[in-house]
Formats: sequence, structure tokens, C-alpha cells
Amino acid sequence: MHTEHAYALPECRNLFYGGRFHVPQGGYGRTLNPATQEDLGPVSNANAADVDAAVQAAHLAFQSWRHTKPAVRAAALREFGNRLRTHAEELGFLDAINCGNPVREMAADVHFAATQVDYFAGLVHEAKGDTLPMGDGVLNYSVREPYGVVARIVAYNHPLMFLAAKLAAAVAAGNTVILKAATQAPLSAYRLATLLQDVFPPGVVNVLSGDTPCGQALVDHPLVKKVSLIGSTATGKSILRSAAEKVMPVSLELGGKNPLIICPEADMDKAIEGAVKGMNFTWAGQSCGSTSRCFVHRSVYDRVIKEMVQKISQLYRCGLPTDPATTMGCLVSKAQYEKVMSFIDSAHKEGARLVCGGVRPSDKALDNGWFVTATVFADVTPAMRLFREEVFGPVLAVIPWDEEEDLLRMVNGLDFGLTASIWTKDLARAHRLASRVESGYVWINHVSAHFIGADFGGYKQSGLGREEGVSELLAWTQTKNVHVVL
Ligand SMILES: NC(=O)c1ccc[n+]([C@@H]2O[C@H](COP(=O)([O-])OP(=O)(O)OC[C@H]3O[C@@H](n4cnc5c(N)ncnc54)[C@H](O)[C@@H]3O)[C@@H](O)[C@H]2O)c1
Ligand SMILES: O=S(=O)(O)c1ccc(CO)cc1
Repeated sequence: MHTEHAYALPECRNLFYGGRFHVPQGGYGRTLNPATQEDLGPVSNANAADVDAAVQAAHLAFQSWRHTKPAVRAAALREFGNRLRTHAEELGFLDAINCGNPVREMAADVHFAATQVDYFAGLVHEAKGDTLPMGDGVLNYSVREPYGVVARIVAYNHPLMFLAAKLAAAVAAGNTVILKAATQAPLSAYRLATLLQDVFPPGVVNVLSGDTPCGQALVDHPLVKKVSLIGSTATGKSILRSAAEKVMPVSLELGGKNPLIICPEADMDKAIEGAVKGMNFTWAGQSCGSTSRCFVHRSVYDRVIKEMVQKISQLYRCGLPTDPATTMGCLVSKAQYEKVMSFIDSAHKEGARLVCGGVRPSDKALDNGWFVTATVFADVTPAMRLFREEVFGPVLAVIPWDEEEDLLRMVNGLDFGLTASIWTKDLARAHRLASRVESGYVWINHVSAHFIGADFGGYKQSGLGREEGVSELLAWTQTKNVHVVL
């Protein structure tokens, strides 16, 4: 059956490197709309031979890109940012139909990516060095140089934004980059490749799609000098092990099981709103920064749960991701759906109390999709799987607390440490908790938002390195010190 879409799906699904599209040696798979199971057509599966060809093209391009004036790189990035803005609705649609997140948010993602691209375009001259005082007749200076060919491997929850935004710092610093699209949702990547084809010189930005073998071949390739991953902690560990063989630097943005803490003196309306927003139910909870463990002081516990459930029912209703009115999308795949359902099942079995959701929506129009309603379990304890493991789905665990020391033991008792959100009117408590939570990104009386220029990244097994600020640019450079006797 042929379905009419708001925008044409990309015609070319081949691999983009060296400035043009290539038929994959690894063959093709298929990609689906997770909300309907509509077959959206073929997708390239890059294998090691494809990866090698792309890396050779990027390596060739690096020989000249590394010497281009920073202002020239900045101009290309700005042009790229403008293209993104011009095509935001279309790219947002391709993400929505392919990954299941609502179209309105996916279009906003494209604008956010463009803003990040502009930010790094403005920073090109910051990849600068230092001089060291040495006395007469001696000069000692350091310069920052690009690594060469680098790879960025991304997750599926923001397919376009992660590709488009995350190429900017690497390219601004003079590297050539190979983007590896999200396995489950590569459609927007093919369109992206067409849009950037005449913006950057051939081989500067290359776009591959494929599964684990594609990512693995990138990590293992001798000419790939740095890899960054946005993905799960398990994949991050695997990449680290492979990188050790090459003594290659990596940057890792990984999973989270993030705490949101409601203190008794907090502005309760705002805290409840924050607890609901922090779950990113719009994305069916598929957000690494989701505050999926909500610690509520026992004195306000019942009220918070009651009002949270009311808010959720007002704000989030599963709908088709391509409908601009939809406030909550679906999970990306059958595998992700089954994983989420297994968490709901184990929470029931382990004695957590279901207060809302936990089922498929009743709307018949959604019967074919991987939808799960916004779910809240109360009375979750540290012994439960729902407390300890990342779901990456719309399942919020609520936990009561009494004393700060116990609270911090629970909050910090996991190997994750990405984000944390603290709700209080007590300034001393706010800073005390912020200083003691083991997380890389902390909001006080706020949640979810990212701020361009503010370093984002995880403590512990939630990641290595920081992105979204100047340090992301510098992380794509290596320092060379030069000592000159004049
Ligand atoms: N910290 C962050 O900024 C951030 C943002 C979004 C998602 N995430 C995390 O991503 C996960 C969900 O995304 P996912 O299921 O796509 O993650 P995933 O780790 O399964 O896959 C991520 C990417 O890595 C590739 N990959 C898989 N195995 C590989 C290997 N051995 N070598 C190289 N590449 C490999 C995949 O093909 C995909 O492109 C969650 O854990 C989530 O928390 C983190
Ligand atoms: O939704 S998240 O995966 O937490 C996420 C990560 C990074 C950014 C901006 O770079 C936005 C959202």
C-alpha cells in the first residue's frame, strides 16, 4: 500500500562519502515507522569495506581541510546552519516518521542543532595555543592541531540533531568527520547528506548508516583518530575496550538513571511540574537526561504523587508522531517496547505500586505502534530493578525520603551520574545537595533544559568528556608544544 506523506522520503539511501553517494558493499536493510509498522524502504548497511572507503575519502580531505582558514570553516558551518533552518520541518518530519518522537519537537530539534552549529562556527578561533615565558633567545609555544579523521556515532532519540549538531565542533577544529547515523532511524541522515553536499568540500563530512559492524569498523580503523559515542553504557564500554588497542581517545555520552529531588520546602506546584517535565514523556521517556528516579520528601509524598498523576493525564496522550498535535510519541522499536514492558512487569513483581499508565493506549489508531502510556510507580525501593537500571522509556520511579544522608546514599548509590534536579527554596540546602550529588549536570528548581555553552556530560559510567561548550571544541584538538632556541 502506498501512503501519502507530508514530505517526500529521501530517494537516495546510499552511503555518502567523498562528496557523493555510493552503493553500499554491505547491502541494504529496511526501516519502519515504529508507530504504524509502515515499511519506509531500504537503508544502507555499511560494512568494513564501506567504512574503509569512507575513511580513505575523509583522510584525503583532511590533508587540505586542516590548513583551511578558520574563517572559511566558520562560513561553511554557518551556511550549513542556515540549510538546517530552511529544512527544519522536513527533517523533523523524517525523524518523527522514523523514530516515533513527535514532529513538533523533532522540528525544534533541527533549530536547536542549527544554533549549536552557529555557536561552534563562532568559536573557530578559540582553538588557539599558548606561549610560555622562557627568557631571552628562547621561544616556547603550544598549538592545537586537529586529530585527523574522527567518527561520531549516535543514538536514535534525536537522530538529526545528534548528527548535525555534533559534527560542528570536530569540523570547526579542522578534523574531517564520519557520521554514523542511528541504526533505527537513519532517514533524516540521507537527507542531511544531500543538504550538506555542496556546503563542505568533498570528504570533510561523510554520512554512513548501518548497525554495530559499521560502528565497530569505524572504531577499529587505523586512520580514525578519535571516536565519540552518544549511546548506551554497554556500547561505551565496548568502544573503550577497542580504543585501548589503538590508544585512541574517546568521548562518551552515555546512559543515566537520573534523580529529581523534591524537598519539603520546595514550591510544590513548580516541583511537581518539573518532575513531570523531567521525564520527557513527549519522547516516551527516551532521553538520557530524563529524571526517572523522583525522590519525594515523605511529608509531601501523597500530594506530589496525586498531583503528578493529574498533570500527566492533562499533558500527555499518545498519538501518531507525525500529527503536530501529538504530545507523546512511541518507542523506537519492538525491542525497546519489550524492554520497557519487562521493566513494568518486574516493578509489579517486586512490589512497586502502579499509580498510572503501564499499559498500551486504548486508541485503536495506535494499535500497530510501540506505544506505552506514561507510567508512574510509587514506593520504589533501592532493591528494585526499576530503581537501578535505565529503562529509556516512559516509566517514572517515585521513592520517599526522610533524612538528607539517606537520600544522598540512595541518589549516589548507582554507577550512573548524568543529570540531577533539585527542588527547594532553601539556598543552603540547594548548594549542599548540588555539591554532594554525583552527577555532571545539575539543575536547581529547573529540569531538562540544555544551555549552549554549558558543559554537558556524565560522572561515573554516564560518560567521559563534556559537550555543548568550548571544551567540546578543544576536545577535538591535540596540543603540540614547540621549544625554539632562536
Ligand atoms: N548522554 C547522552 O547525551 C545520551 C543521549 C542520548 C542517548 N543516550 C543513551 O543512548 C542509549 C539509547 O540509544 P541506543 O539504543 O541507540 O544506544 P546504543 O548504544 O545501542 O547505540 C548507539 C550507537 O552505537 C552504535 N553501536 C552499537 N554497538 C557498537 C559498537 N560495538 N561499536 C561502535 N558502535 C556501536 C549503534 O549502531 C548506534 O549508532 C541510552 O542508554 C541513552 O541513555 C545518551
Ligand atoms: O534528550 S537527551 O538525550 O538527554 C539530549 C542530549 C543532548 C542534547 C543537546 O545536545 C539534547 C538532549
